[in-house]
Amino acid sequence: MLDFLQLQEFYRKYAAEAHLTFQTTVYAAGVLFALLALESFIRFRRHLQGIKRPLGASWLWGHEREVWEQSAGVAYANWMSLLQTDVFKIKGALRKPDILVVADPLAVTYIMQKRIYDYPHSEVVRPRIARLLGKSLGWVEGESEHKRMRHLVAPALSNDAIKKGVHKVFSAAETLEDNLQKHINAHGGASVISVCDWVNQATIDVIGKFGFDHNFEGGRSEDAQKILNSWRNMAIMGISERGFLALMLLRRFPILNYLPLKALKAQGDVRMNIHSGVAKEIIRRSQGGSTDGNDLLSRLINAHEESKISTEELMDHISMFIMAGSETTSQTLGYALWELAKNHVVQDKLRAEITSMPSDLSYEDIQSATKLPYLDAVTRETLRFHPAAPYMERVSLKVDALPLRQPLTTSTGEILNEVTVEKGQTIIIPIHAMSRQDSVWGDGSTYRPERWLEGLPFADKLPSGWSHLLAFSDGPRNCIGFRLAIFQFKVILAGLIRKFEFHDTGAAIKNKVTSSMQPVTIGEENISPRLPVKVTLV
Ligand code: HEM
Repeated sequence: MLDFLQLQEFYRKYAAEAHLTFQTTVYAAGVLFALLALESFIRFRRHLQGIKRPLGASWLWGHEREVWEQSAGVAYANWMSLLQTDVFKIKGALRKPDILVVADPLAVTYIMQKRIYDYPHSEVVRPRIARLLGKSLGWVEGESEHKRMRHLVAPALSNDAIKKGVHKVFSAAETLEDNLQKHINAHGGASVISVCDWVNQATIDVIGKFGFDHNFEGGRSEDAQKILNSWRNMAIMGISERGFLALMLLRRFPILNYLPLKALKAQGDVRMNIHSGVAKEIIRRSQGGSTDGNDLLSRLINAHEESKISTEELMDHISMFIMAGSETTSQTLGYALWELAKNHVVQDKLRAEITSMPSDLSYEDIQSATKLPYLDAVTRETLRFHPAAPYMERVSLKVDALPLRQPLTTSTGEILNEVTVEKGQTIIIPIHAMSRQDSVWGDGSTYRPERWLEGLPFADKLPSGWSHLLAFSDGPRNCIGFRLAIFQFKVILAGLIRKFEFHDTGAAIKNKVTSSMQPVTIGEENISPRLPVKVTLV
């Protein structure tokens, strides 16, 4: 009953914008719902037979409400340990067929490295990427089209390209340090800040300068603030009850992607703000200028001038790189500072290592695990403990058999060495839960950078992504910006730790998931996502 009332309330507020009466909509939805439930029953009734499923699914929301209500990754982690398996199924919301959860490292490596083009983003994820970031590299599907786009931009994010742009990263980091220092001085030497809201000024500045020769003025220009605010609004909408309802309805009825719902509009605002402001400005400035370089902007402008990409595509590439390049890195940095504020021993050890080195380090020094081993360990541990994408959702295009590292015991006692997936099967890869698994990492639910200095004797139990993590995904569709991400993470973190001390405020957080992780402070759920940390000068 409560579920129905929630739906009715949701309709009144949002679907009414589509000018349909409630009765007509309920009738149409009822018929559609019955047809879909029947279709799922016929098509999927024999799928995933014998694969274990946790108890306690709600009739309406399946297991998906529990996933959404818990902190990121927690529900999957609990089920993995309860069912004693890395592969299980959960009930989808609104009578959607069961979703397969795959945490077996061999199966994940097989999907990501060998068969990624047979497992595109799901029908709820892909339109969201298009709305939020644009129809660019993270959105495109199909091997040849994806490879074409990837080849277009890959040289601009290579080691050589980053080496050429190191000064842009250092300059963004220094601007952040100066602004923070002024802020602390103006607040009597100590201030509680929302760290993500500070570091995102630096990361948007980096991608502006590095990718597009655009000055976001330390992330404080009007256009930077507009973009960051629209992202924040989208995140607030995404983690709200309405965001959950919209997500479940969209997953079940993808056609709703084309209705003027407020939750969808908030996602489109980020991209539109970039298109109408900074993207136009970048394109205007680059016209007639020299574009013979190998940087991101030159490569995109040249492709546009050679009619290889349309103006709309060019704008979408700009919006994709500005957001994909800045938001994920700022979140990772924010969580690193959050962890360091709670772990003073780790923070002091990191500061000791950084201050023992000259401040004008080269690209190689910073990227090297031998020159700054503890900085490297903190980087890896943060990406393990707080992956910006807590899970991946994909759909199989074909019948397939996923090989398993760990044979699977079905509910009838049968032992399987592979799992058959049917065409249309939705698959969740629970990155966050996998990277904290105590059964693999021993103390996986503890933030402990030292583990990376001890080596990973159990690497064969892990997937094959960067550093045996899936934080940057894996295979042909892994994160194309991972080198830049790691470099700017280290530069910004090292600069901040050299000058500032970060202290715990006692706040507790819950990580909600929208397009990425959103830290909600417990007791302050109505305030926008933030990581409150007290900062003083060293
Ligand atoms: C710590 C920072 C970052 C993290 C954790 C991260 C994580 C990821 C992940 C998990 C994916 C795969 C998404 C999926 O398949 O659904 C991805 C893809 C992507 N990332 Fe990143 N990313 C980061 C930084 C960056 C940066 C700095 C850039 C650009 C400058 C970037 C650009 C992209 C693009 C364009 C894709 C799509 C690649 C493709 O589909 O071929 N990311 N990232």
